[in-house]
Amino acid sequence: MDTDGSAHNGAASHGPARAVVVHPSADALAEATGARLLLAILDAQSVRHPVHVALTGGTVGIRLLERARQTPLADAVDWTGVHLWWGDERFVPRADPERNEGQARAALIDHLPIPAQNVHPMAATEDAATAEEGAAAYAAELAAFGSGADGTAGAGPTLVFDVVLLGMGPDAHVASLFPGHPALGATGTTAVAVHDSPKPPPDRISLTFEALESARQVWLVVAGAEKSGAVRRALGGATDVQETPAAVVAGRDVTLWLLDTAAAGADPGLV
Ligand SMILES: O=C1O[C@H](COP(=O)(O)O)[C@@H](O)[C@H](O)[C@H]1O
Repeated sequence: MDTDGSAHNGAASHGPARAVVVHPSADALAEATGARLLLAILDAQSVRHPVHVALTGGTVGIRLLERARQTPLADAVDWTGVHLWWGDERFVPRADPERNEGQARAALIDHLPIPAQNVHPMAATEDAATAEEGAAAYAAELAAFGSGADGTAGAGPTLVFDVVLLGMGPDAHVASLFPGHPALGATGTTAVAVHDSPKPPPDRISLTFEALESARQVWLVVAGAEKSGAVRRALGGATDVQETPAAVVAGRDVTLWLLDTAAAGADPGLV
């Protein structure tokens, strides 16, 4: 694994389509994105099986799952054909309320008719001695569901997510890829251990940019005025991954920025 930060320095590579959608409030953002997620899964199920989605933690990331649960569209999805993954996780005991997994289970997953083997949490401290061991196990699990260059299932390291959901911090971090952190430069792997995270808890596991960008669609779901500066930088053409990680993450087909008005700030191009 290379951690020299070279993978995303230089020009930002956006997917073929980048769109920004601004919602009037954080609640409206969560409600619309919950419905959007279910529709995206339904659309994908009409052409592919199975469908792979990476979830995010964070305030709006969990709220949108609660909203998804409340829409009748949730009953239209064939959950036996959906696999749920995570973009990042806190490396803490499984029962720790900070775990993205536990929050997502309570908000949505525990209420779905989804087979247990379709849910792919990252390691908790009960499962792995170190975050490195947990990251390696997650990379192996992703590879088992991936396709090789010839498209043969299970033949290679790349799992193509249908949708990756990402929150963003006020510092422009996505997943657990923080500005200036060595994990930003991780290449040749799909999951990386993160230590000394500037946001507690310090030990985490994150998908790498390589894994995130294997997605057909990447959605950045962002609410709150405290994030408007990072949004402005990311959408204003920032290219330095070390300063603005969110600026460089992109889906293969679509990159969607889903904002509330507070996160969009006063940018006349957005509101
Ligand atoms: O640390 C994290 O933070 C971000 C954003 O969280 P928020 O509460 O500010 O919305 C989240 O996307 C990420 O999954 C999480 O681990």
